[in-house]
Amino acid sequence: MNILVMKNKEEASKKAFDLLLADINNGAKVLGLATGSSPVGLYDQIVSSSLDCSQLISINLDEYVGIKPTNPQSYHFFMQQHLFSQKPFAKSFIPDGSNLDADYVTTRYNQILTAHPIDTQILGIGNNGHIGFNEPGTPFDIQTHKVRLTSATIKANSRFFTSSNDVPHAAYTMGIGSIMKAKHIILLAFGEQKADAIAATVNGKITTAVPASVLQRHPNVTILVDQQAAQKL
Ligand SMILES: N[C@@H]1[C@@H](O)[C@H](O)[C@@H](COP(=O)(O)O)O[C@@H]1O
Repeated sequence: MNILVMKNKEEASKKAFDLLLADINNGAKVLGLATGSSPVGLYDQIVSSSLDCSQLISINLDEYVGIKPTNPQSYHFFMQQHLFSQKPFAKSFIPDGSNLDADYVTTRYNQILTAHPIDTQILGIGNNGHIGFNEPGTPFDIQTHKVRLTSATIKANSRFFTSSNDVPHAAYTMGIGSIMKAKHIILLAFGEQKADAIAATVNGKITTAVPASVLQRHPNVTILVDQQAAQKL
């Protein structure tokens, strides 16, 4: 694991952009993308750059179940707003949260991942160490699946909704096994509320209780944190 403690979120986002650009210049074509507040600075960097995304493919980590792509809280809407409306990709995949047929959605997404192996995966991390929506206890080898969100995650994500009652209770997510297949993983974490999860990810034992700890087994991971998220390292 390559841990880079940056001065602040902006510096970390610039560094993430440089690393991503280096991967693209080295032939990366398929980007695994994340939602949440952590990658927003990176998407801003992409939008304000001259990078042409029209030959790239993007595959998002996850989506809430039971909300339409037009819902402003959906990850479809988020990606459109922060990146795709300004930098269209050749193809962009996000799990179809409006389809309640979990077998169909997850099987289809696994086929997409097999057809387009991810070169560089962008990740955030939940306060409880989740990656994508792989909550504590999720087996490390799982592929795309439907999850029930923990009350901690519903509470954490309620900041994007009018109230926690509006947060969906389930999501489709790429599995930990799918994430681990990416050639390079760039994880972004900012703020002191991420300090415990980052310490457990980097220095803790590898355990399903902290899903991100599995990244210790990956040969090419870059973790970009600000001083606050790094304070327990
Ligand atoms: N499914 C997403 C994760 O992919 C993300 O990493 C996490 C952290 O979000 P934030 O970056 O806003 O702290 O939130 C959600 O649960």
